[in-house]
Order: sequence, then structure tokens, then C-alpha cells
Amino acid sequence: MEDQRRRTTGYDERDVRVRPNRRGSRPRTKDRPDHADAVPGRVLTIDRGRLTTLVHEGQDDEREVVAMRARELGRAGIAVGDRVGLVGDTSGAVDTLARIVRIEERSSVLRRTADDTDPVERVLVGNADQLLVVTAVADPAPVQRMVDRCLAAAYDGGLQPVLVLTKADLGDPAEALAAWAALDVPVLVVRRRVLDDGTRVLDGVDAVRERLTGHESVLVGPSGVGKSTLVNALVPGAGRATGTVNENTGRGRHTSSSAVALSLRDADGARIGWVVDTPGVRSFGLAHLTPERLLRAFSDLEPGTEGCPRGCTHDDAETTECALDAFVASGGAGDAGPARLDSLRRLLRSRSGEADSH
Ligand SMILES: Nc1nc2c(ncn2[C@@H]2O[C@H](COP(=O)(O)OP(=O)(O)OP(=O)(O)O)[C@@H](O)[C@H]2O)c(=O)[nH]1
Ligand SMILES: [Zn+2]
Repeated sequence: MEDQRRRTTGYDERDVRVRPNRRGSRPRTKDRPDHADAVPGRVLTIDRGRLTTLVHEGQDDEREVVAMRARELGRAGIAVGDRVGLVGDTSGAVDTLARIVRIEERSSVLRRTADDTDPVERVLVGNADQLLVVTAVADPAPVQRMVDRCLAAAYDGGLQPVLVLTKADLGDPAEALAAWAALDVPVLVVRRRVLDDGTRVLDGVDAVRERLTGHESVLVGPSGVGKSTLVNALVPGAGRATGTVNENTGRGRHTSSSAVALSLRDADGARIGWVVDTPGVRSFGLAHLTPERLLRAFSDLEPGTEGCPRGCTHDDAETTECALDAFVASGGAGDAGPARLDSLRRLLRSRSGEADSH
């Protein structure tokens, strides 16, 4: 556990730049024969060019190995969650440094751009299959657009989105959740309860743990929603700092400034999943998002786009000849069709400055 607390500072986005390309920005897998003996590892965290990886995962000699990228990787980005191949000193001994010579093809890519006009994609996390979008009932109140953007990024990257509503002791969860009802996203509710003796407990954590079991999940959410509190409850010893945002700079503490992969363990200490905690996301640029990729997550609506004009953005009934309106009106997507189309359009529009609800 001590190890998970180390090297969590200075998330260096230069490490994860990926040139946009038509084939979906997947880094090529370079399988050089001279590195046939490369040791497979998982990237746990990245700190200014130093990557902490886990090798021999699940075996008796499982260990953390600090590595740097080999020059031969070129510009290929490495992200937390990536599976990599390591050569050199992989003993994990103090002051040793291995080299990452290979990045395996990712099964999923959670992407973002710095802002909505930035064409350079950054891979935030590789290989995760769930995205938990954490938002509070109150203090701070949910920002619909922010949640929409996270959901859009999940659908775009092929991750199952899950909404986690925290601080349910402060208000009615149903009210806060109404905006996303049509999306059919699983919802988990967490609330603090204070026992008679003053002890604070977090109700709902068991259901979250169950959801995470057997998965590689990413947690995103704005600062102050209780994400660190939740992570600490899930991963005892994670040491994610809580409730101490610097009032002067508005910046979080060092411990929250880097994405880090943490092991989820059962009562016996066996690993049952992975949780990637991300720094409080202030901007989740979606310049890379295409309507096509998002529509794949709306299989009920997708057939309705056949009649759309070429290059239809599907996001506006007023100014385009989008065929989705007629499709939905004729019952093509069932009773839920109209609400689903509204939700899809809201996600599509969350890319730009429109549709701000707060
Ligand atoms: N009422 C209530 N307060 C909570 C709950 N969970 C966390 N808090 C409080 O909310 C504040 C923010 O919690 P954090 O866990 O630090 O929030 P965070 O989302 O990790 O924020 P950063 O660390 O800034 O990213 C702290 O004062 C917590 O004690 C909850 O379920 N109910
Ligand atoms: Zn259309």
C-alpha cells in the first residue's frame, strides 16, 4: 500500500500526446524481434517522464519498476493503464531504471484534449472498461454540462459510463439524476452518515466496490465532490488527500495532481480490480469527438441516421436535414426515442460552448 502513495506528483501531459490520425490514434505496436524478451508491465502512474509500472502482476515476485520511455518509441504516447514491454533493469531495486520499448494495443482509450479547439489528443487512461463519473447532490451542485462531457468521453472511448452521486445526505438524489434518466446509465449513490459516537461512515461504498470488481475503472469528477473520500474508502491506504484545496491558488494538493492506478482488494487482500483515480478534471476537451463514435453508443438511434445528409452533425433539428427527427417521430426508436434523441443531442452539443445549464 505504501507503494501506491509514491510518485504521484506532476502528471506530465507531454508524455501522453498523440497525433490525431484517421485510424483512431492507436499507437502502433512495435514488436521488434530484439525485444522479444521484454517484460510485460502495467503503467500505474507517470511523473515527469518517470513511469511507475507493475511487472509480474499477480505472481509471487510482483513488483513496481520505475522506467523511462525508450527513444525508439518516438512520439507514441504512454498513459496510465497502458500495457507496456520493459527491458533493462526490471529488478525494481532502488535507483534502477528500466526502459519501455513497447506499448501494447489498447482495448479502450479515454481521450481528452486540452480544450475544445485543440487538435492534439491526449490519452488520459488506456485499457479501462468503466468510467465512473462522480458528481455531488450538492456542495458543489451538479454541473450538467460537465457530466455530459464525461459521459460523451466514455461513450466515445468505448467505456461503460456509471454515474456516482455523492453527498446524498445533502439532498434528493432523484432530482439531481433526472437529467440523465434517458441515458440508462447505471447509478450508484453514496452518502455520509455520522454515527452516535461521531464516527463518519460512507454508505453505498459496498455497492461501488461490487461494481468495480472484475473491472478496470476510471474515476473522474470535479474537485470537491468527495471523490478522494470515496477512493480512500475503496482503497484503504491510498492516502488520497481530502478537503484541503488551497483557497489561494484554487489548485489541489500534490497528491491529486496525477492519475494513478490503485489496486482494489477483497478482505483477504487479493486484487479484485483496478481503480484509476484522476486529478480533479477542470477541462475535458472534446475536440476529438466525432458524432459517429458517439452514435455507436446509441444503437437504437443509429439506424435513423441513414437518411441524413453527408456530414450531418445530428445535433440540431433546426438547421440541418437530420433524419433522426423523422425516425424518432415515426417510432423507430420506440417510446423512449424522443428522450434518447434529446440526450444524444445534449451530449453532442456539450462539445461546444452551447447547452450550458449552470
Ligand atoms: N456531507 C457530505 N460531505 C462529504 C461526503 N463525502 C465527502 N464529503 C466532504 O466533501 C469535501 C470534499 O471531499 P474530497 O473527498 O476532498 O473531494 P474530492 O472530490 O476528492 O476533491 P479534490 O480532492 O479537491 O479532488 C470534504 O470536506 C469531505 O469531508 C458525503 O458523502 N457527504
Ligand atoms: Zn443527422
